[in-house]
Amino acid sequence: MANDQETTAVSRRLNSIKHIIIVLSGKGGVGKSSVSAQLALNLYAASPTARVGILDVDLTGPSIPRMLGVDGHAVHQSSDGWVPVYADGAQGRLGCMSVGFLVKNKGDSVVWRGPKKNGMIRQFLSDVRWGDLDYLVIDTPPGTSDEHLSLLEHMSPVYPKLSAVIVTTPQAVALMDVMKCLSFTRATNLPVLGLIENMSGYVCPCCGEVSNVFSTGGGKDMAEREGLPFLGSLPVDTELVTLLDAASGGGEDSTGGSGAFELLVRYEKTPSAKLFREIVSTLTRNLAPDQSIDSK
Ligand SMILES: Nc1ncnc2c1ncn2[C@@H]1O[C@H](COP(=O)(O)OP(=O)(O)OP(=O)(O)O)[C@@H](O)[C@H]1O
Ligand code: SF4
Repeated sequence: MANDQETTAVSRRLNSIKHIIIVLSGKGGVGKSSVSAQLALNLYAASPTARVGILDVDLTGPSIPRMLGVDGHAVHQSSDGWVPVYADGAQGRLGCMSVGFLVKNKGDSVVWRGPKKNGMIRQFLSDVRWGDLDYLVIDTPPGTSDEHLSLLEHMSPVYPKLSAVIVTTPQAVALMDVMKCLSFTRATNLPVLGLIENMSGYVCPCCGEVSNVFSTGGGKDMAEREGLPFLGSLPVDTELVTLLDAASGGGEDSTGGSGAFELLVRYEKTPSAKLFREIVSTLTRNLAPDQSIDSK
């Protein structure tokens, strides 16, 4: 249980954030981190004044710094806590914090037991100097584990600001795991903004046509059945993968890493970007003023 001092420290930090969106998935590898990164980029791009943060609490597999092109940057400790790493060219409007910045070598894995993970999450919530933010996007590990519980427990003072987005692929096995996410959100009274079906169909790299080579539409059907808003489908998009890899300086067409502005210009040209803009516009409509969407 969090003590009073910890609770006060978390509220002090998070009170200056308007909306906190937690990205969940029942299964690993469905694209939760790429959806989190795209969500942060789109919220940042949606208005010239929007201030956005992204917190990566996927402690054993942090991939957000790589996707935002800030991999390898160092986190500075100021007298008032950790300063987030700001994406180059984003004029301090797109900040990121991840355990990926704290491990010595890129590729080192973090092998921690529950209490240490819990302590790290609490520190992320109480010690990062986000300042005023419109949105904080939180990328979580797959499934619903100790990390999720400690996240919610520590954020209890700011619970009304929280909501979740669930990412799935259309396959039956992934959809079954969405039900576990829903049990979790219902048991913890976490409002669900909606479901995103990722890797639904395939964008042909030659002509841009979307073909439904795999099953598709399962996410939409499930959302309807469960009374959840369906936020949209994203196809398998090879341009997106190339872009997110290149952002870290690791892709074939890499220019040694790109800033947020360059990343955004290139992202805007991908087939995913247009679809994601629609997702963000539905999602932001659902956010205010009452976040209680999933009332089951
Ligand atoms: N729509 C998409 N089109 C093409 N590739 C995608 C798409 N979404 C995700 N990917 C790719 O699939 C891989 C897994 O994606 P990602 O890391 O976002 O998944 P995850 O659910 O966060 O995984 P983990 O379980 O490791 O947390 C990445 O290489 C990513 O670039
Ligand atoms: S989608 Fe169009 S370009 Fe792509 S393989 Fe089919 S016909 Fe060819």
